[in-house]
Amino acid sequence: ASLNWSYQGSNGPDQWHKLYPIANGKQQSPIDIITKKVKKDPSLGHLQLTWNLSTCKEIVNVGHSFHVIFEDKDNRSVVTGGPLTGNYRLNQFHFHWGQTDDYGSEHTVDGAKYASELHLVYWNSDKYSSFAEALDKPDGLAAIAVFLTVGSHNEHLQEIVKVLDSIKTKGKKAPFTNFDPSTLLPGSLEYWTYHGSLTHPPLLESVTWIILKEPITISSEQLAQFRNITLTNHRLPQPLKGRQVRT
Ligand SMILES: CN(C)c1nnc([C@H](N)S(N)(=O)=O)s1
Ligand SMILES: [Zn+2]
Repeated sequence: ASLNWSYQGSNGPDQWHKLYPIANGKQQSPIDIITKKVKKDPSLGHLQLTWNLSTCKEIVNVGHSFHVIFEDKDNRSVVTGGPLTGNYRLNQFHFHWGQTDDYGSEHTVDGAKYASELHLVYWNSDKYSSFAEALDKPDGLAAIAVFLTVGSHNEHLQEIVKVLDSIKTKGKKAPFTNFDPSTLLPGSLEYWTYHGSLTHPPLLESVTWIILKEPITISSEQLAQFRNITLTNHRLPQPLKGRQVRT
């Protein structure tokens, strides 16, 4: 079935509320992070990330983006610590970008837009038995966001860019094994965290967002390759509605 929503035209983000009323909810994502309003919370610990390269399986063109899919039948690639209680298992990662290099991230920082944003999507495997079960629970999902700033060629990202030509049409998938997602993380795991939602339909308010402060780089040429999948796929920042961002 064709998607009933898109990022441009008559089914674009401003229309999503018609089919998904939660689009106007109280805990929507992304948001603009106003750094002077962020609250230091000493009870927040460090992020603890574990990776097992055997969990990386394939890369899929989902129409509005591409997803790198992980086998999540056990706790081999997980995140714990930080704002989280218990273990969250890696399900997939993907990116968001815009039509030009001037914008494309979903979260912004003091109004500043990055060129792109990586999302690693995890689910609470201590409490739920599958991603699908966790999808609509307030403590169901966690997402680590990494900003991408335009600069030098990123050799690790090139591993992904070079297979995009083999999944040019929606629904196409290609094997993508032994990739190490930790190569896409910056040197520092310092983060901001808040409670929000999936950033496209079904827009469920089930995500503990963990946004790394330090960006990684992507070259303009690599970003242009993302646009061969789709021109743009980022939602604009949503009202904070009284939420507190912590660090
Ligand atoms: C159901 N899944 C896997 C997702 N639903 N929305 C997703 C968005 N891309 S995000 N940005 O992770 O909320 S990912
Ligand atoms: Zn995303």
